[in-house]
Amino acid sequence: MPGSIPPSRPDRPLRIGLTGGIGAGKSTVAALWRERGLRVIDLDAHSRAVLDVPGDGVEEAIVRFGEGVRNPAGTIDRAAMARIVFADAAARADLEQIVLSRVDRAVAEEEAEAAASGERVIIHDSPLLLEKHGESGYDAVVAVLARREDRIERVVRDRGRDRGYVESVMAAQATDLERIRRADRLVLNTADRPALLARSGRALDAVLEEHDLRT
Ligand SMILES: CC(C)(COP(=O)(O)OP(=O)(O)OC[C@H]1O[C@@H](n2cnc3c(N)ncnc32)[C@H](O)[C@@H]1O)[C@@H](O)C(=O)NCCC(=O)NCCS
Ligand SMILES: Nc1ncnc2c1ncn2[C@@H]1O[C@H](COP(=O)(O)OP(=O)(O)OP(=O)(O)O)[C@@H](O)[C@H]1O
Repeated sequence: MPGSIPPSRPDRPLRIGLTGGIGAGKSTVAALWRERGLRVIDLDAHSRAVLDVPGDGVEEAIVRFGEGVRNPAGTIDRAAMARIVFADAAARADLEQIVLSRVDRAVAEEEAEAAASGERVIIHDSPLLLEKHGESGYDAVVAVLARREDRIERVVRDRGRDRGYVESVMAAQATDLERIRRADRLVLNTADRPALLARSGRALDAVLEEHDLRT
């Protein structure tokens, strides 16, 4: 089933979910935690690999969405696809059906490899953790929150996308109230990068301490 993450068990490494809406700072926190030596699995990277590399995922998407979403390299034109799926929930569900089952398989493989190599803590950097996977598969969920206007401004500035694109993605994601309600810890990315480093470090320490682990 797309979007299913196996339950966390005592014989597995501690599984921490890191989530947040578009432009909130989740990937920045993931990079900081990786620098601390933790294994981070990037679900967005696995998702991109499905549509950016020629293969059966690309072909299935073309069958559903038509040749208009194929780019000259033979893979998927992400901007064209974004215009379709962030304006139409049924189309988005169809794309998720194609992409997320493959993402889940790749994540399970990466996690099994990490566990076999002795990792005691594994982070899932997962934008749709609350929307698709649910918090039950995690020992702890950490959500990164930032001001809506900062998020829009940063994505427009750093990724060359327009405000309409960012707002259409936001409308497809959980609200911050929902994140606050469901996450175990919050990281407020409401100041500069050094503050984000300190706050995300404290959140991680707290989760590890709660589970009797140190890095
Ligand atoms: C529609 C696509 C091609 C647009 O690509 P684009 O380069 O514009 O966006 P990118 O993938 O970098 O994501 C941008 C933002 O949108 C968010 N996002 C992506 N897919 C979704 C979705 N189905 N619902 C809500 N938000 C989404 C991401 O988390 C991120 O915050 C791409 O997002 C995609 O393939 N989405 C479907 C797969 C998916 O759900 N991936 C995310 C979870 S693993
Ligand atoms: N505190 C901050 N001050 C200034 N810029 C920041 C700060 N935090 C993050 N950024 C920048 O904002 C942009 C969005 O951050 P990031 O890529 O970490 O978000 P994200 O939550 O992973 O978003 P997405 O889900 O869309 O991938 C990046 O260009 C990042 O460098």
